[in-house]
Amino acid sequence: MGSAAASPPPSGSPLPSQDELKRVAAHRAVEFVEPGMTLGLGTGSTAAHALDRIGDLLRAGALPGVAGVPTSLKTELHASRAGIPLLPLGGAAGPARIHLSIDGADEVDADLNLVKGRGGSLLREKMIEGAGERFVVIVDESKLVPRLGCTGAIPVEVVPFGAPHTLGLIRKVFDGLPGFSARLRTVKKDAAEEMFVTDNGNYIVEMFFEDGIRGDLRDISDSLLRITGVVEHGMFLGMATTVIVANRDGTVTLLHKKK
Ligand SMILES: O=C[C@H](O)[C@H](O)[C@H](O)COP(=O)(O)O
Repeated sequence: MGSAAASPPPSGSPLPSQDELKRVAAHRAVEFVEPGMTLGLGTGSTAAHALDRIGDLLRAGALPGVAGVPTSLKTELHASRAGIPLLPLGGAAGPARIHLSIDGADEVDADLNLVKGRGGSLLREKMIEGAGERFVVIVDESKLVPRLGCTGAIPVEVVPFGAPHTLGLIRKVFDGLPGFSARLRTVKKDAAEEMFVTDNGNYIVEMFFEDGIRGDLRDISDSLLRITGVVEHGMFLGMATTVIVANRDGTVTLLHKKK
């Protein structure tokens, strides 16, 4: 990957909070937005800063003709409150092109492969970001990892019908991989545990790899997608064109996909 770093803030200034870093990365990404563009609108706490910034610029008249395709119901609500005109993906009302998508990530490796979807939005994100011409990822430094799966689960969206059976198939396929385990994601509601349900009405299987994935990511992706009952997974391989990293020292680094 290629990279470019901005200069640090004056010495003596206090270190920015993680949320401030997310905002810095998001605002830098919005600098790529031009009038008339259709955007893929990401989901999560980092992407939320981009939505607010785009909304502010639209209201100020600085981004005429900009519209967005939201990657989740949450983003749809946030973006419409921010005044961003929304479009569906495809169909007569959908845009002819998605020029640029901006979204956060849970992990980014040295080849700009990502883990996304720990918030549960991976399917719509992958559909929209995969359909776009450029995909700019916005993260704070804590998201950079030596191997995918180092800091948490690889989420896998599965159909609810027979979900325990699909979980069993996933376990069978990956049992040989070092430190592997898997479970269905649940959420606490009142005193009870319930299945986590995505915007698409599906469940999530969480795959864990102690110390991250040491196998071939493409092979793992192909094996997962061959399992009947699996809809999509949260490894976004080779999709990011640029990753904007807000560093703890206040600098910003741009990492570009190798041509
Ligand atoms: O499902 C959630 C999305 O993939 C998010 O983009 C990802 O989880 C990163 O979220 P955040 O910016 O809140 O860390």
